[in-house]
Amino acid sequence: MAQGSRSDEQTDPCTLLIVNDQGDAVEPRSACLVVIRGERLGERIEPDALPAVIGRGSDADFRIPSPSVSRRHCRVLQDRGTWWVEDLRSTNLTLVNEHPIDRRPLNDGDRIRVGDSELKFLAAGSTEAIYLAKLHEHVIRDELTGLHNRRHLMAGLDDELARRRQRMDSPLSLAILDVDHFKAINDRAGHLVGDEVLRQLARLLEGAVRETDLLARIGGEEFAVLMPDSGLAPARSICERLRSAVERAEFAVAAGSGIGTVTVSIGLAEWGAGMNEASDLLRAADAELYRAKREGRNRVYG
Ligand SMILES: Nc1nc2c(ncn2[C@@H]2O[C@H](COP(=O)(O)OP(=O)(O)OP(=O)(O)O)[C@@H](O)[C@H]2O)c(=O)[nH]1
Repeated sequence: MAQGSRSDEQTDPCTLLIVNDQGDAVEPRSACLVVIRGERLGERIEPDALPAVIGRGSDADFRIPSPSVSRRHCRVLQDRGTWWVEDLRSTNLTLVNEHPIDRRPLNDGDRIRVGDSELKFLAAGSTEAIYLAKLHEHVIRDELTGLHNRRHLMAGLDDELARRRQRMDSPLSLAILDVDHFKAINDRAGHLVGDEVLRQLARLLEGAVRETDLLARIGGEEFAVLMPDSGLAPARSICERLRSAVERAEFAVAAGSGIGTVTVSIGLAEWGAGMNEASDLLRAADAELYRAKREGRNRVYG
């Protein structure tokens, strides 16, 4: 091919590719809506989620849990390549660039106001979309391990619970893992070695959970795994596999650190009767973790 000519397969050499700490591309490949104000700041609605009803109700596809937002506030859809927004008779109206609308096509930079939240429409490859994607990665990641953080876990849990309120038949389990006697590791080997243990533990857990599970570091030496579509029995075998993998792992830390065998205690709970909100599930898993600690550590309870 002559120099300077292009084929359809060639990518634009000027395309800016942004990657996160794990090397995954976070560049949005197509147009999207990004929350720029209010609840769920930084989150986005992508074309594969369309059509999407935005609202406060549990049957909304993109939930904004604010009293200023109607249960089914507006809908975003795509029609022959164009994005549209239409109001669904919301109490506080849907505004685009501060003007109330019934139905309207979206152009790059348009701002949709839904109650006290605001979403911005960004065309494919816009510099702002790339910048916001990178920023959002920072907001949902734990700096030390690169895993998702507590904030992202809670958002994921809220989404899962919203889905379950519509179809109650699908199980959901949550495990909380806590490193045993981690203070002793820090005291004996130093804080930097402690940090390295947490990083290596994160990689180990990452390799051991399923792709559909949501793994997060939710505290100092505390991790969580959200397991959609898993009841207690399958979740328990996954946790047992994690516990045993940690116990058998050799952590590569400075010679002479003397950290010995690292173990984790795991508390597990399934979403069920008597639970109304995310904190109920967390509390149940935490109670099982406490029991696992009290009864000897390096075990799975729940
Ligand atoms: N190196 C390191 N240490 C941390 C980090 N976050 C919390 N810690 C330490 O983790 C330790 C947790 O100690 P404890 O809560 O007493 O629990 P533990 O020693 O693990 O004992 P059990 O949980 O009862 O088995 C504390 O010493 C914290 O300072 C971190 O990011 N890096």
